[in-house]
Amino acid sequence: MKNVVVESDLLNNVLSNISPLDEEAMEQARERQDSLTKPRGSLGRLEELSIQIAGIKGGLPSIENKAVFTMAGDHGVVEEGVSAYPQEVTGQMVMNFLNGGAAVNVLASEAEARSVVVDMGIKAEIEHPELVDMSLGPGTNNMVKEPAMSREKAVKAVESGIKVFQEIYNEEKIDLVAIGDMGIGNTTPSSALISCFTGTDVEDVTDRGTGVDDEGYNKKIDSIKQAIETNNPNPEDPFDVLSKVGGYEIGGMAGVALAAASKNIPVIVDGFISGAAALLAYEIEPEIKNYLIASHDSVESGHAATLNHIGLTELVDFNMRLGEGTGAVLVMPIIQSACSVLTDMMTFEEAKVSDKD
Ligand SMILES: O=C(O)c1ccc[n+]([C@@H]2O[C@H](COP(=O)([O-])O)[C@@H](O)[C@H]2O)c1
Ligand SMILES: Cc1cc2nc[nH]c2cc1C
Repeated sequence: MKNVVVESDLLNNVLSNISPLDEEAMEQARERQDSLTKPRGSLGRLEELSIQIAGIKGGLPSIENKAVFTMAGDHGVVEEGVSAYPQEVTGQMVMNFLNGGAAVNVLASEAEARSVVVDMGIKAEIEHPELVDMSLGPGTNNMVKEPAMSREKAVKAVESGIKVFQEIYNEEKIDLVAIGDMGIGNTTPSSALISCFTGTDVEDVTDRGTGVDDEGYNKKIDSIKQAIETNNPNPEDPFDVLSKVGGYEIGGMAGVALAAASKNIPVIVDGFISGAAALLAYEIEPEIKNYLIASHDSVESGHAATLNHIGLTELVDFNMRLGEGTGAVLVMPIIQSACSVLTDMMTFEEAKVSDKD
């Protein structure tokens, strides 16, 4: 762990349970892959994934229950004109998730994954029996003028993600987790976080989000630079960065990821915003890297800085930039296939196929 002072027993307990991968299980999986009826290495990334997941789970992996956690929050910085869409879309899309009408619902249904929708701090008040209410307030503060949230709330955001995960996990064991986001304006704090943690110039990690025009794009760059200058986040202190230039749903997703890793569950990262959350989790506890699977290469150009910094390579590049967890649930069947190949294929000996000398 880095030199992070964490003011939370819940979080410290989770962090202490994120262990290195099981090397013996990985070696067994590697040996088994090499004994299966195919030229060695011919299933490429599928083989690597199966070995990683064997290491996470400590044995031959089987994946049955899957869940996508879509964490939503609003952002004070939208008043600077940094998004192409109005703020009320956050709450409206959350209702859409709850009513089953959004892209993430359709893709989660294809993947047979449970969809968990969490209010981490939406501006609108939403009532729905399926909505998990972890609201930390009606959106963050405008980070251009003041810290996005207090340090206390930053810790609470991550704790809330942990609590949501643990509650769902206690209801029904989960084998594979995806993190996704919803929040108009949230590419702005994501770029700020990524710039701080990776040391990359703001321009190089800032793109068009939902599709801002040139004027909005320039405002976005200025706002991020100003927010970093005004608040002076300390990159060595992940909670300082989250509190000054982050978002509630970003902290929440980091909490889900850390809690899942502590239960030996692989975590699929979606796009740019969930990437920023994965980066935050990595800054809190670098060991989480081995539990992460990058689903796709978001169109948002700064995503590459996140993946490079953590050391992840995406599985697919589908020109997507939606969020919600869509890219992550899309690759669930690929991950499941990787595990099935390892467990269900026959060996050369069993199938009576001649191996090379
Ligand atoms: O996941 C991505 O790569 C991604 C890239 C661009 C935009 N989004 C989604 O669009 C919203 C944020 O965009 P913006 O322009 O309002 O900052 C938010 O709801 C995200 O889920 C998502
Ligand atoms: C309609 C819409 C749906 C979204 N899903 C995730 N971010 C989004 C942003 C908008 C604008």
